[in-house]
Amino acid sequence: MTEITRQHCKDLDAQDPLAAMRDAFHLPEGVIYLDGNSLGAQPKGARAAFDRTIDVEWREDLITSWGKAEWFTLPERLGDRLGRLFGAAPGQVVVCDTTSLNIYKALRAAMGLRPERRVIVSEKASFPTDLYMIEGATMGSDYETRLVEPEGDIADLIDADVAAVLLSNVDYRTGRLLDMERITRLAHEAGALVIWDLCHSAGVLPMEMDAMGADFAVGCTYKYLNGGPGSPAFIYVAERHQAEARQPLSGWWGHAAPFAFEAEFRPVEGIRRFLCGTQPILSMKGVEAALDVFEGIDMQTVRAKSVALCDLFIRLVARHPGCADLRLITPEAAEERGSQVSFAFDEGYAVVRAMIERGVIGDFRAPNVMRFGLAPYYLRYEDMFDAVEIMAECIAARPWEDSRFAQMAAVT
Ligand SMILES: Cc1ncc(COP(=O)(O)O)c(C=O)c1O
Ligand SMILES: Nc1ccccc1C(=O)C[C@H](N)C(=O)O
Repeated sequence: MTEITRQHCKDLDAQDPLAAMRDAFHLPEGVIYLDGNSLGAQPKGARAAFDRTIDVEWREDLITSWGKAEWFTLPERLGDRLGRLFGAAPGQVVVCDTTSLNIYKALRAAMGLRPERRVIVSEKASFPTDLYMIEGATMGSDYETRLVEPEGDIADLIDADVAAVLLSNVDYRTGRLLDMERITRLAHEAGALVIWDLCHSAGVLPMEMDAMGADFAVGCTYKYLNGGPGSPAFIYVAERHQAEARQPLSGWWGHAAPFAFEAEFRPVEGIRRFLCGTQPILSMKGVEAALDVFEGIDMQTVRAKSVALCDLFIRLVARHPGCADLRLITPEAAEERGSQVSFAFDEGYAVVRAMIERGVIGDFRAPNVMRFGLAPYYLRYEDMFDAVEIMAECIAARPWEDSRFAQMAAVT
């Protein structure tokens, strides 16, 4: 195997068309941040956006800002900008609530569009909140949930009884990427609707939701979109479903005339019917600042760098004798993975903790997964080289024998 040198990595950085994007982020000195799939780095524009909202819009303009600063329309204005990143034409996305809540809304809307069907299909390995929300959305009813096993084919579970299929296109543990077009087509052939959870792909993977004929999608904005801790999520509802689709969290922000204060709920036309109540404007401003960074950025260029970073990381680990005990669980083929690289290693938790102490921040997912989310906007090829060197040094130090790492933290 040919040697990959640090200089080779630096040469790649020198030719990187996205190199300037790194300047749009605060990156702490001495840190290599490989956890962009849990909480993205802070865009430099975030502080100015928050300051403006606090110092002017809130402090000076008070309630008038709902109109003057257009707070009221922020969910759909941000939604339209976000939609561009995954191939959704304007009028189909709102930024609001949490992914979990939006899953609930989408599920119930899909169930309502297929009232004669009683089956929800998902994956056993789904991020648990997706499964928990299916439980909640079907609570007290006669719905059946069919879960595909990790090695199974979702196609085998989809038939004429299925109302909705809820899937993450990128698996949060392994990074495996599903064939969204194929699954959407199969579901549609069976008359079912699909809800895509884009938490691990929005902002990093080029997608064509409209062209694919997608029905619903949800996702968060705090990972690869860099909106900040707990920044609001989003929901996409294809325009063709909007008139018929009803969601059960029928709060006044989804009403046709919220300031008429009518006693009965009448959903507004369009995507705003997927709103519930007043949105967290300060948090939304973090999303706005984050979307500014993506202005003029081509998602294909983002994907090309994401693939190259992941390839390099995988190759560096594979050739390093100090990493020989790690088992790659992310697909090696670029077209089968998102923007992360994961390894199974029984002592992975202690290694991840030791790496964090050395400034290389990844995370750990039970039972034994060391996970590295590679955000192409602020990571360099050089960082891949240094991270793998530090990882090998950490493994060599046998941190699992260190009592400091014996207890698992509340958030891993
Ligand atoms: C695939 C997936 N879905 C949903 C969530 C949870 O979303 P929220 O906490 O915003 O409800 C996450 C991560 O937090 C996730 O990775
Ligand atoms: N929202 C969080 C809050 C605290 C810690 C992690 C998260 C994550 O988002 C985890 C992520 N969903 C994951 O794929 O593991």
